[in-house]
Amino acid sequence: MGPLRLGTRRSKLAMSQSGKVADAVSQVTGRPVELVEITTYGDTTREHLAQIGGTGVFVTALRDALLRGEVDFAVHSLKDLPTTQPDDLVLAAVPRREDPRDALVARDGLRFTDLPDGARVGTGSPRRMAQLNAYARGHGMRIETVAIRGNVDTRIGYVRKGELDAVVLAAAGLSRIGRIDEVTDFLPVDTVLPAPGQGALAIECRAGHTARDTALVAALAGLDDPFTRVAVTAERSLLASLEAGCSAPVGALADLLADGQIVKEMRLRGVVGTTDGSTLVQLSTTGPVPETHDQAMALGRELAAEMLAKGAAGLMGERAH
Ligand SMILES: NCc1[nH]cc(CCC(=O)O)c1CC(=O)O
Repeated sequence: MGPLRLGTRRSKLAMSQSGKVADAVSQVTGRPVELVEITTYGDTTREHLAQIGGTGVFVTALRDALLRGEVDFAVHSLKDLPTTQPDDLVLAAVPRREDPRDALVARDGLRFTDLPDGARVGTGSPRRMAQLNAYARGHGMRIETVAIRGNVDTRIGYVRKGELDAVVLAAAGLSRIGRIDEVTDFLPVDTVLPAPGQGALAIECRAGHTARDTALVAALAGLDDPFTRVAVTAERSLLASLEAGCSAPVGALADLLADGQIVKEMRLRGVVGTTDGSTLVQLSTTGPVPETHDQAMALGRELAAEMLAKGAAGLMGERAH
């Protein structure tokens, strides 16, 4: 048997997370892993992600390579993964999630609440814009959110060149490419709820039509973190039930409420809002930790129904398809 082939995007972030997963997969399978670089539409288009709909732009080419048998598995940032799962593919593992928070990289070491009047804050994400603007409105701050995109180097470059006062990025992404030291403020999730699945990875492979595929799915299960899996399942169920894509202004986070060492319950929080921050629908539900996929899905659906009853649908504007 030759090496396992891991399909990956070429970006620094993708190469770094694929490299780490490759090492872990080598360990659990005892086989060498070879990286196969694949270019996706999201890597080549210059359009804003909110305009192209977001859903799947980084993922489709990797999935096609899997289905054609050119690679054996792929690693995705879970938050980039559409909520619909193709029949012939399976999420074989969701490893333990890293820090799910968004982080600020600002000039002069500034924290978010210390940004000066009129500060220009770059982000391409309607979810971040909605929540940053809502916080500013509620706290007598005046900021201007500026739509940007590009890879992490490009985004931080806007601050280093003095074009923006700050940019907001996922802490996990900065950590994976070795730039976590440049963060000047970790945004509390009470201020900015992260994207569903943020900070988590997904390892996807063919759904086991051959003995080799089945063996790989079974081996990769060793890298799955059951709590992360349940949490992101609830978060993504909320997103799907709101009929929103990854470019919609939807935040969601599931976490455990513990009493000392004893895990008591799981809390799921969700938010949706207008990008100007004038309206936010933010709700939370707490219940027993889901024990099955279906229970986690139900939790997300229930919270989505409550958010829709409070007018969430009207806040999402253009729906991603
Ligand atoms: N949309 C791009 C993207 N997809 C995953 C991450 C970061 C890593 C993660 O959230 O797991 C990023 C960059 C960012 O949002 O700053």
